[in-house]
Amino acid sequence: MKVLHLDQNHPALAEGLAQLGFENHMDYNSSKTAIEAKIQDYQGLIIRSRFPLDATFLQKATQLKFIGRVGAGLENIDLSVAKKMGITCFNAPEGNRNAVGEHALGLLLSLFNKLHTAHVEVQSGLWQREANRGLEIEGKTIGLIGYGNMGKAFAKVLRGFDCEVLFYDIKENIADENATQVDLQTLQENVDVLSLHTPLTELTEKMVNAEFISRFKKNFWLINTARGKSVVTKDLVEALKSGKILGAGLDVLEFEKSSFEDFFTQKNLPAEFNYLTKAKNVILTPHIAGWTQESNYKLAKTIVDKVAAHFSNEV
Ligand SMILES: O=C(O)[C@H](O)COP(=O)(O)O
Repeated sequence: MKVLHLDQNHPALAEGLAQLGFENHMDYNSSKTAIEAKIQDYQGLIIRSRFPLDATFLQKATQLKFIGRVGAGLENIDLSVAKKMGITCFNAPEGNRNAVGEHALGLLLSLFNKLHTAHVEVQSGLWQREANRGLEIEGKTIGLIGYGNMGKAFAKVLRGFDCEVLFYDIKENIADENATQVDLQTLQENVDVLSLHTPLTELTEKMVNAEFISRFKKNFWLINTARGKSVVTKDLVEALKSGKILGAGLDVLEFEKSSFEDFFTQKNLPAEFNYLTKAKNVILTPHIAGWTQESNYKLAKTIVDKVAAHFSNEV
């Protein structure tokens, strides 16, 4: 079987597929249209998030048997069309969940301890101690929305901080030693910190909007390492201005445009973005929560293992 790789990944991915008997072909640069023109020749496709695999694209992939999405989010693949065409889709949240959990913790620690601003102040000769008095995680209530791979990984790294971790998930009865499942209202009425760990779906798109924010009893901190489109940025900015949201650590932005086609460029950004880049209680990172040296390998290995399990004896 011939596999086309659309994004560069850890070499263990191509090596692992080769060992399973697949023939690897790399094309990291051709346009979507150019890939569409040749996709009918391939039985396997490896993609991160370079462009969406929509119905038009998939309908041309007449021989495709599998898609390996080297990452967690599957919103760039039209899964219902893939299913109808008998294409199996593998993602690999097991490969970058730990990275995301640690990054979420990093954002929270930085926000609470003002690391991002204190560092810049000291670099510029300012030695401000009282202004940089921090907060501790101990004793706080952290609320996670979404308790899959990423939410669980964040709860795991929060062990040892003596904080309470609550989570809300549409799936019921999830038992886990690191956190307590609650309904959304209970979460909104109790947390000091809200961290998002949901995929982008109809339910989660624009989930954090003015109405949602108003239901929180306390002023709270927001961490988003999930999807930018789950937060309405102008409502977030209003809440930051009013103090309802005390600060935000954002690895993902609503303005990553399609996220998958033309990564955001400054000239296309709406005005709210300027507020986020200047506010001292906001930390922005460029969608790197899942990008560690280690996750690069683990993502590759996860995809190889899933492909191997699926095709054992078939290749
Ligand atoms: O879904 C994921 O795993 C992360 O958002 C990273 O996705 P990427 O392939 O765009 O880096």
